[in-house]
Amino acid sequence: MNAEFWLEKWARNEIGFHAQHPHKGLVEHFSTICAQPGGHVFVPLCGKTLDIQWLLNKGFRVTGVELSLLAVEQLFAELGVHPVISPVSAKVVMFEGGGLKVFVADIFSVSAAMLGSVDIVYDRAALVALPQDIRVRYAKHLMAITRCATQFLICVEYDQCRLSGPPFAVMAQDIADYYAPYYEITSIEREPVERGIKGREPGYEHIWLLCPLNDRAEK
Ligand SMILES: C[S@@+](CC[C@H](N)C(=O)[O-])C[C@H]1O[C@@H](n2cnc3c(N)ncnc32)[C@H](O)[C@@H]1O
Repeated sequence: MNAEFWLEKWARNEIGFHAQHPHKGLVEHFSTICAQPGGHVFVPLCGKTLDIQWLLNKGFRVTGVELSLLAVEQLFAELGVHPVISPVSAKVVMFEGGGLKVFVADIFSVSAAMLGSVDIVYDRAALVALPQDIRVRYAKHLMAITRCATQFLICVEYDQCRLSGPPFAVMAQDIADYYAPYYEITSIEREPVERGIKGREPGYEHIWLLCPLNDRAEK
């Protein structure tokens, strides 16, 4: 999945991953687990998810990263916020307004210094959007730029042999491979996906909480 793949998806409005309501797991569990009003939530690969609006309404500060300029323009328009737009580096432009910052960039061009201190990562449809080889790199980069912040992670599980991603199946063992040396990993909820993955293949949505094992440090 290269950048072109995603930019074309947005250009053609083929955004089946975009939900019309905030994620049920976010609404049910996030405030209990992450009860830190005013805390800073990082949403990698954010698209224009309504989860951001929900987080802002709950009083969190939110920073997202998204490749597609179109997605970010739509996100701010749908929030009714006129962003201030400023270049951050040769490869990163920042949209800012209404308690929300979004870097229009490849996540691998975003640094810890750009993000500042992060309290919690909300990863829905980000890790699972990436193929296996990039996932390993993404997991390491995410830990580095958030200094191993706690993660609220939503993955999908299904038989990868029967369907190609995205979304890719990310199983419990994969999460252990990426994160177990650095986090205590707790399963919060695992539920069958209504109508199946891509409307065809039976699968589960699995919500995980990742709490850093040691003092947070760059990986
Ligand atoms: C499956 S969508 C999920 C969007 C959002 N998290 C949601 O729940 O609706 C993945 C998003 O990640 C963006 N994306 C893919 N690769 C990226 C990268 N390397 N850096 C930043 N954004 C990326 C895509 O443009 C797309 O909007």
